[in-house]
Amino acid sequence: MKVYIVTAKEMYDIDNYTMKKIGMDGKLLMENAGRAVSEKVERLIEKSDRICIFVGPGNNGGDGFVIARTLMNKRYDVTIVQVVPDEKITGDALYHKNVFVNYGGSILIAQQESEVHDVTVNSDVVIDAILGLGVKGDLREGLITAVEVINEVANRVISVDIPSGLPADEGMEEFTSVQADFTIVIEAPKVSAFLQHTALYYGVWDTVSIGLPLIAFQRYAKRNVWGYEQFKDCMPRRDPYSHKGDHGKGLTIGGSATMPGSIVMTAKAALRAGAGLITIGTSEKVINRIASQCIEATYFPIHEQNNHPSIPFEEFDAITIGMGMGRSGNAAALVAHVVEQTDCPLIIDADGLFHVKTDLAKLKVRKSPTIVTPHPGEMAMLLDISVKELLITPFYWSMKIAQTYNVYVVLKGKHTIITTPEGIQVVNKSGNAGLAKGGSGDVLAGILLALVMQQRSVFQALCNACFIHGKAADLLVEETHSDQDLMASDVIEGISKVYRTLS
Ligand SMILES: NC(=O)C1=CN([C@@H]2O[C@H](COP(=O)(O)OP(=O)(O)OC[C@H]3O[C@@H](n4cnc5c(N)ncnc54)[C@H](O)[C@@H]3O)[C@@H](O)[C@H]2O)[C@H](O)CC1
Ligand SMILES: [K+]
Repeated sequence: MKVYIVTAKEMYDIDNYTMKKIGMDGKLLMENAGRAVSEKVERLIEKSDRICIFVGPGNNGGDGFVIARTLMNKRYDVTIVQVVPDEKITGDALYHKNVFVNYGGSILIAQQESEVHDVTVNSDVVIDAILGLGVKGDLREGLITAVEVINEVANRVISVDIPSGLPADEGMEEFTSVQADFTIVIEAPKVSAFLQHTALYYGVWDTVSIGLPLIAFQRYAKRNVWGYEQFKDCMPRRDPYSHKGDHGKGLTIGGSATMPGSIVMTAKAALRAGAGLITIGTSEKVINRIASQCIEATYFPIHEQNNHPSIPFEEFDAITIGMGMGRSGNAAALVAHVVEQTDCPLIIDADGLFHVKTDLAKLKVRKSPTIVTPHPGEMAMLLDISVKELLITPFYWSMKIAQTYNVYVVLKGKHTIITTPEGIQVVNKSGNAGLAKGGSGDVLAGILLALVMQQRSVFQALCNACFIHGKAADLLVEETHSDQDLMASDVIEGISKVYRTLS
């Protein structure tokens, strides 16, 4: 199933559509939410656990009342702690509060620190339904006390939808949030589940369905997760009658006297990922040294002073440029030459990005797809912003580069974000910390090259390439390696493990 990623606004739009156009009542959605969350909670707790459910002023609190009633009805030991005065609970939440009370449930209205502290330390599990999508600005008194006490003394915390206080969207640097052990996300993960500075607040997360219609997600949600299902569905299978020419003839330009290895890894990864033929265009000084490391490739020597080499670009189906090529003036001129003279998909990585920075507008006029594959440091360099600024708002900045320069952007990281020039965004699901090592990006560039040559849709090729790269690392870490010892060259071998899952 497609997992959508939503902003707060998109989720409210989906909600409104469901209520107004489809005709499902808000109280019913809240009932569904509370029931679905309770079911998940039951799998995480023991029957003997003392449960305390913190509820706040909005509909997230309303979910809390439904959860309390559902669990109480199953003979769990449940206490509701309401952290706002009675008059703050209104609408659907008030309806479910009254139902809970009519069921015989009791409510502790606790706003003093000592009361909140006592009830929290005397519970085995805290269910956090203080705030959800609707959080705005700094937490007001009462709520902030509850959040701080929960973070200090709670044994286990399960948040409903979002850890309370955490913004759903990107762009917020300062906030006070519950630190959850587990978050039960309603319907679709929010953008903040994929940002470096906010993702950890969720702990482990899982989604529950509350009956919102797929058609509403298709209409309003703009992003989704790319996982095994998507990879399996659209990864092209090899035709038994195919020949090497059918799988693309790729050129990879890079490497230099001091960095000869990266281009080899790119070439090997491309061949392992299925490319038909790979030519390495590199410094004539290093060819003899590296040729024995990738005997399947052919080589095109580039004299280091010659930035207009007579490479027959028209013979290639796709090109990568940049890995290990260094930052000399000649390398810069070579990158500019390739950007201008080639008319096939071009993947620009590493030092290639450094060089295109001087004239990004050139990318805009290319007729064939251009793909930039920066890590956060390179992306910040392209944008003239700090890495911190980038990481707080990576979806926005990816979109900005993609649309301004008419390029595909692969922003690499724990949650790699792939953006098309038309503004479609996907987050790759695979990968682990073992990939945080030198050479990892070179391997990805090779897989990207191979897949761009084999899939009609550049977007799907990029998504599948990122998935394969991460999944290879995941399978290696599960089976034979750890995220400590994994090396980029291992990942090349791991590609086979990923492909074998398809057979
Ligand atoms: N389709 C769905 O996803 C459904 C979601 N449900 C749940 O409802 C919440 C969103 O509800 P909403 O009422 O819009 O927001 P909150 O619960 O977060 O509460 C807003 C509430 O809080 C006050 N507030 C906002 N910021 C602050 C602050 N800084 N300090 C203090 N108080 C603050 C604000 O004034 C409002 O009164 C969603 O997350 C789901 O859990 C539905 O139950 C079912 C459908
Ligand atoms: K919450």
